[in-house]
Amino acid sequence: MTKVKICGINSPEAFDATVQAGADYLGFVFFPPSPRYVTPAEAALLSARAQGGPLRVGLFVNPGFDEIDAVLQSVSLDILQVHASPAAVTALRDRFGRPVWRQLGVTSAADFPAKDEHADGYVVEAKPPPGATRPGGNAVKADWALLSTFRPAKLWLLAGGLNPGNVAEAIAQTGTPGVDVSSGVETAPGKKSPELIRAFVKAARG
Ligand SMILES: O=C(O)c1ccccc1NCC(=O)[C@H](O)[C@H](O)COP(=O)(O)O
Repeated sequence: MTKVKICGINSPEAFDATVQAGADYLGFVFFPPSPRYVTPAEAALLSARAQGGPLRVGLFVNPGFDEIDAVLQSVSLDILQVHASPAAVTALRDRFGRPVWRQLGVTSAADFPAKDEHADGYVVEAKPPPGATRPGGNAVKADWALLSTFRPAKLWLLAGGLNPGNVAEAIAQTGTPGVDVSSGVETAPGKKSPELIRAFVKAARG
C-alpha cells in the first residue's frame, strides 16, 4: 500500500484528521520562516493527542546538532527529514540514531542521489521557484515522467504540488512507493483542512 505523509501539522484538527485517516507519517516543520512552523512545545502538545499512530517526522533545514537536540528535549521524533548535504545526513544518523530522510529538489537525473549515500529515505520534489522563501513545500509539481525512472533501493516519497485530485495519477505515473503533501491539503498557507487531509489519504490509497 502506498505510504502517505501529511506534512506541516500545526493544529489539533489537522493532527486528529491525520491520525483518523490512517496516514503513515505526520510532519512537524521546525523552520521558523515557514507558515507551518511549530515550536517544539507546540509539537509536543499536538503529538500527545494520540499514542502511536503515524510516525512523527521532524523537518529541519541545514540543522546543527544543538537545534535537533533542543527539539528532542520536548518532543519525541521517529524520523528526521532534512534539507542537508549527504555528509551532514551521515553525521546526523550517527549522532541521533534515528532514520534520516534527505529532501531532494530534482529537475534532471543529475539530481538523483548517489547509490552510496547513507540517507534512509528521500522526499523528492521540484526545486523551489525563484524568490521562494523556503526550500520546500512550495506547491510546485515535480517532473513525474523523470521520476518514473527514479528507482533507489530505499524508500522515497513523491512530494510537491500533490492534492486529492491528482495524487492517484501521480502514483500511477511515477510508481512511487509513497507520497507527501502539505499545500494541497490547505485552504491557505499554513491552514490545514481536515476534509482535504481525509480526501488525500483516501485518494492515495485508491
Ligand atoms: O512546508 C514547508 O514550509 C517547508 C519549509 C522548509 C522546507 C521544507 C518544507 N516543506 C517540505 C514538505 O513538507 C514537503 O516537501 C511537502 O509535502 C511538499 O510540499 P507541497 O508542495 O506544499 O505539498
